[in-house]
Amino acid sequence: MDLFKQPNLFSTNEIIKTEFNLPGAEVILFENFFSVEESDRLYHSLIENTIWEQDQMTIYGKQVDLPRLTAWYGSEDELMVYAESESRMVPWNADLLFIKERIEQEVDIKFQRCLLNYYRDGNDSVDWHQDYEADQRKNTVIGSVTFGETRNFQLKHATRKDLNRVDIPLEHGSFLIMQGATQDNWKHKIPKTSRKIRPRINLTFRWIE
Ligand SMILES: O=C(O)CCC(=O)C(=O)O
Ligand SMILES: [Fe+2]
Repeated sequence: MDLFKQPNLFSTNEIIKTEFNLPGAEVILFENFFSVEESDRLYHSLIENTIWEQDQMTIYGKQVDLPRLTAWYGSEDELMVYAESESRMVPWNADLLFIKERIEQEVDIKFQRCLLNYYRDGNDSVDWHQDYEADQRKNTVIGSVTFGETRNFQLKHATRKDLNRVDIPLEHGSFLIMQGATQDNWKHKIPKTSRKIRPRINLTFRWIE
C-alpha cells in the first residue's frame, strides 16, 4: 500500500511535467517521476542507510542545531563546508546512483554531489536562502527529489516585490529542477508546519561549472 498517497478517483501514476513561468528562473516539476513502489523503497532505505549528521549554525553568536539532519554524498573525497561546519563527502551508494542516473536522463549534465535533508517532523525546515555564494550562482543545476511527506516548497524573487510568492507542494516521488539563473534571482524555503506529519527526505543533486 502506498504510504504517502491516498488513492482517489482522479489519482494517476502518470508523470506530470509542469514548467513554471517565472521571470529570471527555470523551474520544472515532474510529479510521479519515481513510481510509488520505487519511492516507498527509497524512502525507507535512505532513512536507514544514510549517514545523517546534525550540523550547526550561528545565530546571534550562539551555536544552534540546524532544524533538520543533513548528509553530503559525491564522487570526490573532499571536505564540504556547509552551515559553517566541515563534513567529509561520503561516496555515492547504490540508491543514490540509481536516483542520479534516472534524473540525469532529464538534464544534459552529470551531477557532482548531493545534499540530503531529513525533515523529521513539521518543526524541521529550511529558511529563505539561495544555494551557493553569489559568484557561483550563475548557471547552476539543482535536481531536487522528494520521498515521504509532502512539504510546501516556496519561491520568492530576491529583489522584486511586485512578484507573488510561488508555493509548490513537493510530493512523494517528485523531481524538481532549478536551473539557469534561478539561484541568482530567486530564494527558496521549506516552512515549518503545525500539522502532525510524517518525515520527508529531500535530495538536492548539484551541478556547478
Ligand atoms: O527540502 C527541500 O525541498 C529544499 C532543500 C534546500 O533548499 C537545500 O538543501 O538547499
Ligand atoms: Fe536550497
